[in-house]
Amino acid sequence: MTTLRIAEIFGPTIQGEGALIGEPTLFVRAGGCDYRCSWCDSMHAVDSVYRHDWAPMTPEAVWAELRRLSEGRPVTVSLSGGNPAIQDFGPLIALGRAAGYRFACETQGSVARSWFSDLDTLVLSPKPPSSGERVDWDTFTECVEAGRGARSTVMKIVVFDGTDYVWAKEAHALHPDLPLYLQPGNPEVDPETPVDLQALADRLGWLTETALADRWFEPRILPQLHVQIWGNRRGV
Ligand SMILES: C[S@@+](CC[C@H](N)C(=O)[O-])C[C@H]1O[C@@H](n2cnc3c(N)ncnc32)[C@H](O)[C@@H]1O
Ligand SMILES: Nc1nc2[nH]cc(C(=O)O)c2c(=O)[nH]1
Ligand code: SF4
Ligand SMILES: [Mg+2]
Repeated sequence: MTTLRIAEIFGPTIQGEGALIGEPTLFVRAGGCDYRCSWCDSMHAVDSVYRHDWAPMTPEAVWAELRRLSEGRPVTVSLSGGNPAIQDFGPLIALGRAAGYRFACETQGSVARSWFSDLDTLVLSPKPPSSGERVDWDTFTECVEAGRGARSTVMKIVVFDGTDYVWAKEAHALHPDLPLYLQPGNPEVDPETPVDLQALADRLGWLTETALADRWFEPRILPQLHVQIWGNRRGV
Protein backbone atom coordinates (compact mmCIF):
# COMPACT_ATOMS: atom_id res chain seq x y z
CA MET A 1 0.00 0.00 0.00
CA THR A 2 1.31 3.45 -0.86
CA THR A 3 2.11 5.88 1.92
CA LEU A 4 2.13 9.52 0.93
CA ARG A 5 4.33 12.21 2.53
CA ILE A 6 2.02 15.13 3.19
CA ALA A 7 3.20 18.59 4.28
CA GLU A 8 -0.31 20.04 4.65
CA ILE A 9 -3.94 19.64 3.61
CA PHE A 10 -6.06 22.78 3.67
CA GLY A 11 -9.20 24.48 2.39
CA PRO A 12 -11.69 25.13 1.15
CA THR A 13 -9.99 28.19 -0.27
CA ILE A 14 -9.94 29.62 -3.78
CA GLN A 15 -7.42 28.62 -6.41
CA GLY A 16 -5.24 31.71 -6.57
CA GLU A 17 -3.33 31.05 -9.77
CA GLY A 18 -3.68 30.27 -13.44
CA ALA A 19 -6.41 28.52 -15.40
CA LEU A 20 -8.65 27.69 -12.42
CA ILE A 21 -8.25 31.04 -10.64
CA GLY A 22 -11.16 31.76 -8.31
CA GLU A 23 -12.34 28.15 -8.18
CA PRO A 24 -13.20 26.76 -4.72
CA THR A 25 -10.44 24.26 -3.99
CA LEU A 26 -8.93 21.97 -1.38
CA PHE A 27 -5.12 21.72 -1.43
CA VAL A 28 -2.99 18.67 -0.74
CA ARG A 29 0.63 19.78 -0.42
CA ALA A 30 3.05 16.90 -0.89
CA GLY A 31 6.37 16.92 0.96
CA GLY A 32 9.61 16.73 -1.03
CA CYS A 33 10.87 18.26 -4.27
CA ASP A 34 13.58 17.46 -6.81
CA TYR A 35 14.10 21.21 -7.42
CA ARG A 36 15.34 24.07 -5.20
CA CYS A 37 13.98 27.23 -6.82
CA SER A 38 15.67 30.32 -5.38
CA TRP A 39 12.30 32.03 -4.87
CA CYS A 40 10.14 29.03 -3.87
CA ASP A 41 7.18 30.17 -1.75
CA SER A 42 6.67 26.68 -0.26
CA MET A 43 10.06 25.72 1.16
CA HIS A 44 8.31 24.09 4.14
CA ALA A 45 7.30 21.39 1.64
CA VAL A 46 10.67 21.25 -0.13
CA ASP A 47 13.60 21.49 2.25
CA SER A 48 14.34 18.23 4.03
CA VAL A 49 14.97 20.14 7.29
CA TYR A 50 11.13 20.21 7.47
CA ARG A 51 10.68 16.51 6.69
CA HIS A 52 9.76 15.67 10.31
CA ASP A 53 6.69 17.88 9.82
CA TRP A 54 5.54 15.82 6.81
CA ALA A 55 2.92 13.26 7.82
CA PRO A 56 2.99 9.74 6.38
CA MET A 57 -0.60 9.19 5.28
CA THR A 58 -2.40 6.51 3.31
CA PRO A 59 -4.53 7.66 0.36
CA GLU A 60 -7.59 6.65 2.46
CA ALA A 61 -6.50 8.96 5.29
CA VAL A 62 -5.96 11.89 2.89
CA TRP A 63 -9.33 11.17 1.31
CA ALA A 64 -11.02 11.13 4.75
CA GLU A 65 -9.51 14.56 5.52
CA LEU A 66 -10.67 15.94 2.15
CA ARG A 67 -14.22 14.71 2.82
CA ARG A 68 -14.12 16.25 6.31
CA LEU A 69 -12.92 19.64 5.02
CA SER A 70 -15.53 19.72 2.23
CA GLU A 71 -18.28 18.22 4.40
CA GLY A 72 -18.71 15.60 1.69
CA ARG A 73 -19.59 18.10 -1.05
CA PRO A 74 -17.64 17.41 -4.25
CA VAL A 75 -15.11 20.15 -5.02
CA THR A 76 -11.84 20.55 -6.90
CA VAL A 77 -8.74 19.19 -5.19
CA SER A 78 -5.35 20.63 -6.17
CA LEU A 79 -2.31 18.41 -5.66
CA SER A 80 0.70 20.64 -5.13
CA GLY A 81 3.90 20.57 -3.11
CA GLY A 82 6.83 20.23 -3.27
CA ASN A 83 6.60 18.12 -6.38
CA PRO A 84 3.57 15.80 -6.16
CA ALA A 85 4.91 13.88 -9.17
CA ILE A 86 7.63 12.20 -7.10
CA GLN A 87 4.85 10.29 -5.31
CA ASP A 88 1.94 8.06 -6.38
CA PHE A 89 -1.31 10.02 -6.18
CA GLY A 90 -3.17 7.55 -8.43
CA PRO A 91 -5.05 5.80 -5.59
CA LEU A 92 -6.18 9.11 -4.02
CA ILE A 93 -7.42 10.41 -7.38
CA ALA A 94 -9.39 7.18 -7.90
CA LEU A 95 -11.06 7.50 -4.47
CA GLY A 96 -12.00 11.14 -5.02
CA ARG A 97 -13.17 10.85 -8.60
CA ALA A 98 -15.49 7.97 -7.70
CA ALA A 99 -17.25 10.46 -5.38
CA GLY A 100 -17.43 13.27 -7.97
CA TYR A 101 -14.42 15.32 -6.81
CA ARG A 102 -12.24 16.89 -9.52
CA PHE A 103 -8.44 16.87 -9.46
CA ALA A 104 -5.82 19.33 -10.59
CA CYS A 105 -2.07 18.96 -10.15
CA GLU A 106 0.69 21.57 -10.06
CA THR A 107 4.10 20.26 -11.05
CA GLN A 108 7.22 21.63 -12.69
CA GLY A 109 7.30 18.89 -15.36
CA SER A 110 10.46 17.12 -14.19
CA VAL A 111 8.85 13.69 -13.53
CA ALA A 112 6.16 12.09 -15.72
CA ARG A 113 3.46 9.94 -14.07
CA SER A 114 0.79 7.68 -15.56
CA TRP A 115 -1.77 9.16 -13.13
CA PHE A 116 -1.49 12.53 -14.91
CA SER A 117 -4.02 11.12 -17.39
CA ASP A 118 -6.59 10.71 -14.56
CA LEU A 119 -6.54 14.45 -13.77
CA ASP A 120 -9.04 17.06 -14.79
CA THR A 121 -6.33 19.71 -15.06
CA LEU A 122 -2.57 19.24 -15.31
CA VAL A 123 -0.68 22.46 -14.64
CA LEU A 124 2.92 22.28 -15.86
CA SER A 125 5.07 25.09 -14.54
CA PRO A 126 8.56 24.96 -16.11
CA LYS A 127 11.06 27.06 -14.23
CA PRO A 128 12.65 30.18 -15.78
CA PRO A 129 16.30 31.25 -15.35
CA SER A 130 15.64 33.35 -12.21
CA SER A 131 14.77 30.12 -10.35
CA GLY A 132 18.33 28.79 -10.70
CA GLU A 133 16.91 25.52 -12.12
CA ARG A 134 17.23 24.24 -15.70
CA VAL A 135 14.41 22.51 -17.54
CA ASP A 136 14.99 19.11 -19.18
CA TRP A 137 12.64 19.63 -22.13
CA ASP A 138 12.59 15.95 -23.11
CA THR A 139 11.23 15.05 -19.67
CA PHE A 140 8.85 18.00 -19.81
CA THR A 141 7.50 16.67 -23.12
CA GLU A 142 7.05 13.24 -21.50
CA CYS A 143 4.87 14.97 -18.89
CA VAL A 144 2.76 16.54 -21.65
CA GLU A 145 2.37 13.09 -23.24
CA ALA A 146 1.52 11.47 -19.89
CA GLY A 147 -1.23 14.08 -19.45
CA ARG A 148 -2.93 13.38 -22.80
CA GLY A 149 -5.85 11.69 -21.02
CA ALA A 150 -6.39 14.66 -18.68
CA ARG A 151 -9.25 16.99 -19.49
CA SER A 152 -6.80 19.83 -20.00
CA THR A 153 -3.11 20.54 -19.69
CA VAL A 154 -1.83 24.08 -19.35
CA MET A 155 1.51 25.82 -18.93
CA LYS A 156 2.02 28.38 -16.18
CA ILE A 157 5.24 30.40 -16.00
CA VAL A 158 6.46 32.67 -13.22
CA VAL A 159 8.20 35.76 -14.58
CA PHE A 160 10.53 37.84 -12.40
CA ASP A 161 12.47 39.85 -15.01
CA GLY A 162 13.17 40.49 -18.68
CA THR A 163 15.30 37.37 -19.03
CA ASP A 164 12.42 35.24 -17.70
CA TYR A 165 10.04 37.00 -20.11
CA VAL A 166 12.16 36.14 -23.18
CA TRP A 167 12.53 32.59 -21.83
CA ALA A 168 8.74 32.28 -21.43
CA LYS A 169 8.31 33.09 -25.13
CA GLU A 170 10.79 30.35 -26.03
CA ALA A 171 9.05 27.87 -23.70
CA HIS A 172 5.70 28.68 -25.35
CA ALA A 173 7.26 28.18 -28.80
CA LEU A 174 8.28 24.64 -27.76
CA HIS A 175 4.70 23.78 -26.69
CA PRO A 176 2.46 26.21 -28.59
CA ASP A 177 -0.64 24.01 -28.08
CA LEU A 178 -0.61 24.38 -24.29
CA PRO A 179 -2.73 27.32 -23.11
CA LEU A 180 -0.26 29.68 -21.41
CA TYR A 181 -0.62 31.58 -18.14
CA LEU A 182 1.95 34.05 -16.83
CA GLN A 183 2.20 35.31 -13.28
CA PRO A 184 4.65 37.81 -11.83
CA GLY A 185 7.05 36.45 -9.24
CA ASN A 186 6.53 37.29 -5.60
CA PRO A 187 9.96 38.22 -4.20
CA GLU A 188 8.80 38.08 -0.57
CA VAL A 189 7.96 34.56 0.56
CA ASP A 190 8.44 34.74 4.34
CA PRO A 191 4.99 34.07 5.90
CA GLU A 192 5.84 36.48 8.75
CA THR A 193 6.64 39.43 6.46
CA PRO A 194 3.68 41.44 5.14
CA VAL A 195 3.51 41.54 1.33
CA ASP A 196 4.00 44.87 -0.41
CA LEU A 197 0.82 44.89 -2.53
CA GLN A 198 1.88 47.99 -4.46
CA ALA A 199 5.17 46.33 -5.40
CA LEU A 200 3.26 43.25 -6.61
CA ALA A 201 0.87 45.46 -8.61
CA ASP A 202 3.91 47.15 -10.19
CA ARG A 203 5.34 43.75 -11.18
CA LEU A 204 1.99 42.72 -12.69
CA GLY A 205 1.82 46.06 -14.51
CA TRP A 206 5.32 45.66 -15.90
CA LEU A 207 4.61 42.12 -17.13
CA THR A 208 1.25 43.07 -18.66
CA GLU A 209 2.60 46.18 -20.40
CA THR A 210 5.67 44.31 -21.65
CA ALA A 211 3.55 41.61 -23.31
CA LEU A 212 1.08 44.10 -24.77
CA ALA A 213 3.81 46.40 -26.12
CA ASP A 214 5.43 43.30 -27.63
CA ARG A 215 2.07 42.36 -29.24
CA TRP A 216 2.38 38.95 -27.59
CA PHE A 217 -1.29 38.06 -27.30
CA GLU A 218 -1.18 34.33 -26.46
CA PRO A 219 -0.72 34.31 -22.69
CA ARG A 220 -3.24 35.21 -20.04
CA ILE A 221 -1.53 37.30 -17.39
CA LEU A 222 -2.79 36.96 -13.82
CA PRO A 223 -1.84 37.94 -10.27
CA GLN A 224 -1.70 35.41 -7.43
CA LEU A 225 -5.18 36.06 -6.08
CA HIS A 226 -4.58 34.35 -2.71
CA VAL A 227 -1.57 36.61 -2.11
CA GLN A 228 -3.75 39.66 -2.85
CA ILE A 229 -6.27 38.49 -0.25
CA TRP A 230 -4.16 36.79 2.43
CA GLY A 231 -0.55 37.78 1.75
CA ASN A 232 1.97 34.99 2.35
CA ARG A 233 -0.13 33.26 5.01
CA ARG A 234 0.17 29.47 4.97
CA GLY A 235 -2.81 27.19 4.65
CA VAL A 236 -4.91 29.45 2.38
C1 LIG B 1 5.16 25.90 -4.78
S1 LIG B 1 4.91 25.28 -6.40
C2 LIG B 1 4.54 23.54 -6.10
C3 LIG B 1 4.28 22.74 -7.35
C4 LIG B 1 5.46 22.46 -8.26
N1 LIG B 1 6.65 22.14 -7.52
C5 LIG B 1 5.71 23.61 -9.20
O1 LIG B 1 6.65 24.38 -8.96
O2 LIG B 1 4.96 23.74 -10.16
C6 LIG B 1 3.28 25.92 -6.87
C7 LIG B 1 3.29 27.09 -7.83
O3 LIG B 1 3.82 28.22 -7.15
C8 LIG B 1 4.66 28.93 -8.04
N2 LIG B 1 5.56 29.76 -7.24
C9 LIG B 1 6.46 29.33 -6.33
N3 LIG B 1 7.11 30.34 -5.75
C10 LIG B 1 6.61 31.48 -6.32
C11 LIG B 1 6.89 32.87 -6.14
N4 LIG B 1 7.83 33.31 -5.28
N5 LIG B 1 6.17 33.76 -6.88
C12 LIG B 1 5.23 33.32 -7.76
N6 LIG B 1 4.92 32.02 -7.96
C13 LIG B 1 5.60 31.12 -7.26
C14 LIG B 1 5.34 27.81 -8.82
O4 LIG B 1 5.93 28.25 -10.02
C15 LIG B 1 4.16 26.89 -9.07
O5 LIG B 1 3.47 27.30 -10.22
N1 LIG C 1 -5.07 29.72 -2.72
C1 LIG C 1 -3.96 29.14 -3.19
N2 LIG C 1 -3.80 29.02 -4.54
C2 LIG C 1 -2.69 28.38 -4.98
N3 LIG C 1 -2.36 28.09 -6.26
C3 LIG C 1 -1.20 27.40 -6.27
C4 LIG C 1 -0.77 27.22 -4.96
C5 LIG C 1 0.39 26.37 -4.61
O1 LIG C 1 1.13 26.69 -3.69
O2 LIG C 1 0.55 25.35 -5.26
C6 LIG C 1 -1.71 27.85 -4.12
C7 LIG C 1 -1.87 28.02 -2.71
O3 LIG C 1 -1.05 27.66 -1.87
N4 LIG C 1 -3.02 28.67 -2.31
S1 SF4 D 1 9.67 23.18 -8.17
FE1 SF4 D 1 7.93 24.10 -7.07
S2 SF4 D 1 8.00 23.31 -4.96
FE2 SF4 D 1 9.96 22.74 -5.95
S3 SF4 D 1 11.34 24.35 -5.31
FE3 SF4 D 1 10.46 25.02 -7.29
S4 SF4 D 1 8.61 26.24 -6.82
FE4 SF4 D 1 9.24 25.13 -4.95
MG1 LIG E 1 1.74 28.69 -3.43
